[in-house]
Amino acid sequence: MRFVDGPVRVSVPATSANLGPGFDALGLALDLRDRLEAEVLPEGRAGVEITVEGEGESSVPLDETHLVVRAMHAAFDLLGARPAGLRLHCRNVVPHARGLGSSSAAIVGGVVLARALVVDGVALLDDDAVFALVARIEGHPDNVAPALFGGLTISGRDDDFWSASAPVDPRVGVVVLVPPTGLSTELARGLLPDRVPHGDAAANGARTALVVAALAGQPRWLATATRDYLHQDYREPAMPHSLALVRALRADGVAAVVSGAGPTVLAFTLDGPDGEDTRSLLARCPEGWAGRHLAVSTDGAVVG
Ligand SMILES: Nc1ncnc2c1ncn2[C@@H]1O[C@H](COP(=O)(O)OP(=O)(O)OP(=O)(O)O)[C@@H](O)[C@H]1O
Ligand SMILES: N[C@@H](CCO)C(=O)O
Repeated sequence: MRFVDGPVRVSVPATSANLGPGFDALGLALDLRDRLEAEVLPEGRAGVEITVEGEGESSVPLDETHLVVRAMHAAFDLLGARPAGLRLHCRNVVPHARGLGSSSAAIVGGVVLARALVVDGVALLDDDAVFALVARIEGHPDNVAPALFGGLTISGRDDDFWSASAPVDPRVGVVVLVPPTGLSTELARGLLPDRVPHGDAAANGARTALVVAALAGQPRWLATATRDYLHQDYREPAMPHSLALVRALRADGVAAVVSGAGPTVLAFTLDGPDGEDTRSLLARCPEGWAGRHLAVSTDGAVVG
């Protein structure tokens, strides 16, 4: 195995998981990208040299425990060898611990970077192998799948993780309303019950299928489709303001959900960044929160 000379660059999209009822299954890539650059250090220079600008610059570790580096090392181990020395530069815009897939972007970015640093890396580690690795590192597949493949993905796990892509009507975009403080996915998952009523599971099953049909070209169903019975209400104690906002928007007929494990609120919109619906959703952004329109990203992780 040989490493390429010089730096390689990868960009990876933010993602929103669940989309209401599709807990741990549905994921959508959004047009907001972390940009990573890495190179193998020349012989004689060992260890990792990490610089971070933007999100996480004052909080993420700058050693081998950095999530991107951990993912790179996992990929190098599969590919055959770790380089002695690595330089990594991260320009991060995906907010951390807000439900917009920052950890998946870091993991997918790291694995795809490592593969790009190896001569013939794609032949040694194809996209299916990358997906298996990133899903294993993240522990659930719903964010890593769209971060890797782009667009809308439906993912799950039997013995192995699997993921299928589904079409998205080009009119569909989202408004995200991002609170100033985060919530770790681990904490939000700890609030979920071991068992749920059969009726709730059945209601969610129908709506998960309806989300896929609505996003594919029947957006009039989005508000009905995005109602969730399996996770959002259970998580209310950790994000009461987000749940209150989701309920208020839904009462007005808006297809609003908690994005991922929260606390960001996501609402679907069809009229683009400057449309009236988008403007009225942005006007509902609470003080101190950050609101923005994002297009769906048809691309996942991109090298170059
Ligand atoms: N680019 C990054 N570089 C290094 N560490 C990161 C990066 N992005 C995320 N992390 C780590 O992952 C944590 C956030 O992961 P977490 O799973 O809690 O939330 P999320 O991925 O932003 O949201 P969600 O999974 O709900 O979409 C951060 O606090 C940080 O420790
Ligand atoms: N499906 C996951 C997404 C966040 O990583 C959850 O809701 O916990």
